[in-house]
Order: sequence, then structure tokens, then C-alpha cells
Amino acid sequence: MAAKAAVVLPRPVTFVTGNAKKLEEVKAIIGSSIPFKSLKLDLPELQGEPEDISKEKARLAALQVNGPVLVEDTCLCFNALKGLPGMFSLNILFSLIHLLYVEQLVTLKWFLEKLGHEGLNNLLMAYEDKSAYALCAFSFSHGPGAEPLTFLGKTPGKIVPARGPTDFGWDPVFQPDGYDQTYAEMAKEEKNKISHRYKSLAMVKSHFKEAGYVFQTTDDDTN
Ligand SMILES: O=P(O)(O)OP(=O)(O)OP(=O)(O)OC[C@H]1O[C@@H](n2cnc3c(O)ncnc32)[C@H](O)[C@@H]1O
Ligand SMILES: [Mg+2]
Repeated sequence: MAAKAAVVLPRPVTFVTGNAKKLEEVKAIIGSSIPFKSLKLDLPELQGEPEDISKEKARLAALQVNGPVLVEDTCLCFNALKGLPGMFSLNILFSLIHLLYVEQLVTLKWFLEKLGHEGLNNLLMAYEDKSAYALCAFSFSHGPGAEPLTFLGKTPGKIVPARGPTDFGWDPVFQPDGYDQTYAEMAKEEKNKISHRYKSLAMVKSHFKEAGYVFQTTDDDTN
């Protein structure tokens, strides 16, 4: 039987993100298993289901980079709010927090920037159910025009009053199931063993292993 031809990719994969903390974690989790370099591109904050946002981000990034790309979209979803605020639904949201004069894109990032950790807790004030999940959707595209593949990683937990360092997003208010610490209180290595990002990247790594991509390097492939 003829051996399967290897898929040749033009150069190392570009991981596109504007978030330095995300990049730190991705570097630690991927290690040397996938040849990649990073690029800070501020892609538009899209709305919709994380999987769709992630795919669209990959399409846009592949066009800009003109090569293979990895992108990710992460959200924190509250079960009592049927997946909000990560999964944004305009109608529920507007009746929920009585927002006036909102002309900006309302995304989880927006929520965090405007309402802070206390605000995220307050969204659940009226509900007994504080359970939530962190969802990470990595997408990989071979290049411009190629349909991206998406890998979803999910870690269940609950929303708690903020504890721990405040240097990365909503980490202080998310306590994963089975742990007494919030993501922010955990050692980085601990978070990276159980996180939504770790789970999604484990699938990305398996995909790369199975696909056996071959990379053609170019002169500008330095990190
Ligand atoms: O350029 P990109 O990669 O899109 O970076 P971003 O900061 O816009 O990232 P997202 O849209 O995926 O994330 C939405 C928000 O969630 C935050 N976030 C993402 N991953 C997180 C994590 O693991 N822990 C805590 N907060 C996180 C992030 O800082 C944003 O405020
Ligand atoms: Mg973003």
C-alpha cells in the first residue's frame, strides 16, 4: 500500500494573538511540539458561538499572514445565564443589565473591562447556580482560503469573589471544579495542566502528530 503523502506547509505556524498572557500559556503548553512563532495582530472582537468566532478569526488571520495560522478564542460561560456572557445574546443581555447608550461591541472582554471582577459576580447575584465553564476554541488553518479546523477544550468550575493576582483576565473569579483555588491562585504549571487552553491544545497537538505536517522553513522564521 502506498504511504500517505505528507502535507507540506510553507513555514512554521503563526500563532496570532494580541494577548501576552495567553501567549505565555500557549508557549508553556506547546513547548517544542509544534514549530510556531507568534504575531500580535488585533483581530476584530467578533460575536457569536466561540467555535464560529475562532474559525472566523483563523480565516482573517490566514489572509493577513498569508500562511498557516493558529488562533484561539476563549470565553467564560455562566450556566445560570445559559452560557452568557461568553456567548453573547443581545436581547437577554440588554434586559439583564439595563445598559444605556451602548454603542461598543459587547463581548466578554468588554464585560471584564467595564464591570470588573465584582461585576462578573454581580451578574449572578440573583441566581443560586454559580456554576460556569471556561471554553477555549483553537482553530488551525493551512493558509488563505483553507477551511479551519477547530478544537474545543472545556473546564467546569464556579464563579467566586476575586482571589489571587489580577494580571490575567477573569482568572481570579474562576475556581475550577475539584480545586480550592481560583485559576489566579494556582501555580501557572497547575493551571496549565487542567485548563480549557491545555485541553484544547492537547487536541491540536494530537492533530499535528497524526497529520505529520512537514514544514518548509524560510529565512524570516525566527520567533
Ligand atoms: O487577540 P486575542 O487572542 O483575541 O486575545 P483577547 O485578549 O481578545 O482574548 P479573547 O477574546 O479570547 O478573550 C476574551 C477575554 O477573556 C480573557 N481571557 C482569555 N483567556 C483567559 C484565561 O485563560 N484566563 C482568564 N482570562 C482569560 C481575555 O483577557 C479577554 O478579556
Ligand atoms: Mg479577542
